[in-house]
Formats: sequence, C-alpha cells, structure tokens
Amino acid sequence: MKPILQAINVSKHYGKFTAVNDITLDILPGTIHSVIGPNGAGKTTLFHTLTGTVPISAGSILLNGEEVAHLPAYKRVSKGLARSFQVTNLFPNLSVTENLRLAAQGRYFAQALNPWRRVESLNLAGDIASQLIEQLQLQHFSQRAAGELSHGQQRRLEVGMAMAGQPKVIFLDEPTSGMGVDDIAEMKQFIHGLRVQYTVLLIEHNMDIVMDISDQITVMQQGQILAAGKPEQIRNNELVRRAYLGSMITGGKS
Ligand SMILES: Nc1ncnc2c1ncn2[C@@H]1O[C@H](COP(=O)(O)OP(=O)(O)OP(=O)(O)O)[C@@H](O)[C@H]1O
Repeated sequence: MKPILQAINVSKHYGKFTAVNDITLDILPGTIHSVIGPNGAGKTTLFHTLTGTVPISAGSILLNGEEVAHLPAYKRVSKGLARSFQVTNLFPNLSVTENLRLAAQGRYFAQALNPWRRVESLNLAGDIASQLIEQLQLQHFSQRAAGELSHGQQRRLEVGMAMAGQPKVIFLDEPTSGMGVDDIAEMKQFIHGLRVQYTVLLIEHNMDIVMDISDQITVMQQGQILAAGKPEQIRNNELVRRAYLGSMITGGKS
C-alpha cells in the first residue's frame, strides 16, 4: 500500500534548538497513526510541520507523492489535510450547525470569501453540516450555541469542524484532553470509526486509547523517533519500556 503522507528527513530548528530532528515517517491511508512521547518530545511541532503551521528547516513532505513542504497551511487544506480546531476556535455564539457550515465553506476558499457565490455552494455546506451532526451524534444540539455544549461535545464538534472540509487526512492533537471518563470512551469509539473514511494522525497521552485503536504508533523522544510499530510491538519494545513508557503501558507492572 502506498503512503498517503510521507515525511522524509524532516527537521525543525528554533534557533539553536532542534524540536524535530530528521524524522522520516510513512502514513498509510485508512489507518490511525498515533504519535506518542513525553512532554516536549516534538509531537505537536511535527504536526505543525506536516500541516504547514510552521515551515520546516529541512526535509520533504509528500502528500500522495506530491511535495507540499513549501505550501502554506491553507493550500495543504485544499489538498486534503485537516487539523482539528481547538475548542477556543469554535464560534461560541453560533449554533452547532452554523459552526459546521462555516467550516464546510472554508474548504472552498474562494467561495467562502465571495459574496456572489451561488446558493448551491451554501446548500452543499448545509448538507455536509447536517450529515456531520448525525455522525457526531449532536442531533439534539444542532441549534444550540457551541459555547453551551459540554466540554466533551465541544471536543467532538471540534473534530467535526475538521471533517467538514472533507479532508483525506485528519490531525488530532490530544482530542480527549480535559475530558471525563464517559466522554473519553465515546471519543475513543468516535475516533476509531473515523478510519473508515479518513486517515487519522493522533497525538494522545491516554495509552488505553492509543493501544486499542492505533494501527501504527510512532514514539518520539527529544525530537527523534525512538521506535515505530504496531501497538503490540511498541508495548513489548524494551527501549520504549525502559525509556519511559513501561509504567504507562503496563500500569506499573513493567
Ligand atoms: N515556537 C517555538 N519556539 C521555540 N521552541 C519551541 C517552539 N515551539 C515548541 N518549542 C519547543 O520544542 C520542543 C517540542 O515541543 P512540542 O510542543 O512539539 O512537544 P510535544 O511533544 O508536543 O509536547 P506536549 O506533549 O507537552 O504537547 C519543546 O521543548 C518546546 O519548548
């Protein structure tokens, strides 16, 4: 199977500090690929480089074989990369439907800015929003202001905003952070279901989720890849266990 997204020798320097150091990574389509590692390992910076939020210092990024490293974030979005919005980026006074419709319009950048756009394009965005509301199981809240939703619902809506652009690859950075147990279980199922339609890159500190739903895991440490493999391989990797994950993965029985 050909990778949908590839990072080849990607590095990101901040002055003399190297946050991402020579990372090479293949992301296969229709998979959930998790990136784990301790705080400061460079996971978010790696996401930033892949989505175009920050420019890389060296290397190459291929989306379906096409070089995108030089493209700004919005152009990568139009080619199929989507990053989940943060809760703070929801429009709290707009309804759930309106948030999703805006996100759907955002994919078609020119249309979104054109006041003379054809009404069908709005309908298309409206259709996408209605479909997503069901997928997100927010039917009962469609007209509710986003700011009034529970934290768990807001985080689901946030992922929905990324889905609204009909991307190929979705980047989720700690989608369960700040959630209670029930919301976490729901979110885990929800993310697991995403791989039917999308390729998912996931940063997640909750090891139960990572081990249960990932097809592939990349472990980062100090900007580099420490290990990569399937959950079982990572769980049993001596290097990973010794480095820091032993107790997290085995519940202290390392
Ligand atoms: N804009 C920046 N300027 C300088 N250093 C930065 C910048 N952004 C990130 N860093 C540094 O790069 C390193 C990696 O940070 P990053 O946020 O990618 O780690 P992370 O693995 O996502 O951590 P966490 O799990 O805590 O989110 C950290 O030491 C951080 O301080």
